[in-house]
Amino acid sequence: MKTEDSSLRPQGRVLIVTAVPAERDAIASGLNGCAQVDVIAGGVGPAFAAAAAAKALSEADYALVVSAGIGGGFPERAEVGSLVLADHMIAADWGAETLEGFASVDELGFGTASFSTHSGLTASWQAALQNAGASVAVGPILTVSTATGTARTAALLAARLPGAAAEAMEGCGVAAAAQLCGLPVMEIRAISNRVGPRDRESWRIPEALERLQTAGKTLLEVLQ
Ligand SMILES: O=C(O)c1cccc(C(=O)CC[C@H]2O[C@@H](n3cnc4c(=O)[nH]cnc43)[C@H](O)[C@@H]2O)c1
Repeated sequence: MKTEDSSLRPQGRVLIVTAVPAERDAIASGLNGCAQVDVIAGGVGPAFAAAAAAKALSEADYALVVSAGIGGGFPERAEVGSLVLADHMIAADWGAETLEGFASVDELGFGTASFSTHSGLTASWQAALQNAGASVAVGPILTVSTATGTARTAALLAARLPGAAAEAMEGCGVAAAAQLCGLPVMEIRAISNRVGPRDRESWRIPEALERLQTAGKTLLEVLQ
């Protein structure tokens, strides 16, 4: 596997994988037609995200892979309307329940449920977002196959994975595809809702999509 480089190769292409077309279009509008970046909507959940990323990576040469979209923010860590960049992407439900509690695939010896992100580019992107006036945190982003819908599950996740900033449903699928291709990975989430009791009516999707547009605009600055 390639080791992390603190900067992108000048000609390196970037693949961004979102779940749905609305997220793809928001990021793409910020990127303003930048030929260095391809944005695809791969579907909802880690399986479709991994399959879509693997297909795209088999069709062209890329230097970096990014999982992007809206997400839930953990209270006190990421407020609705803010952005979160991942320092780690953690598959919160890849493992087994045991009588003593949850055991991750790492603990079971079946691989890994935690992926490190490109630290240099994450720091540069955070700085560019802050310069653009966005509120942005850096921390672990969880990938779940079932979106959290109760305060109990939110509390269990926060206790098991201290510092978790956000959750979404695709990141680790994209990270697995990137890892198999030896490529660095990143994740960014625009927070549309709190992780906790499900209240779909309260999700601030248009605001989150606006933040994703800012994410696209500032990525352009980072790449140039
Ligand atoms: O209805 C719309 O207009 C619309 C526009 C953009 C995105 C959506 C989605 O529903 C995307 C589903 C996507 O959202 C992520 N997500 C958001 N909040 C959470 C959460 O609290 N827990 C887990 N995932 C969340 C997730 O990655 C889904 O793929 C609708």
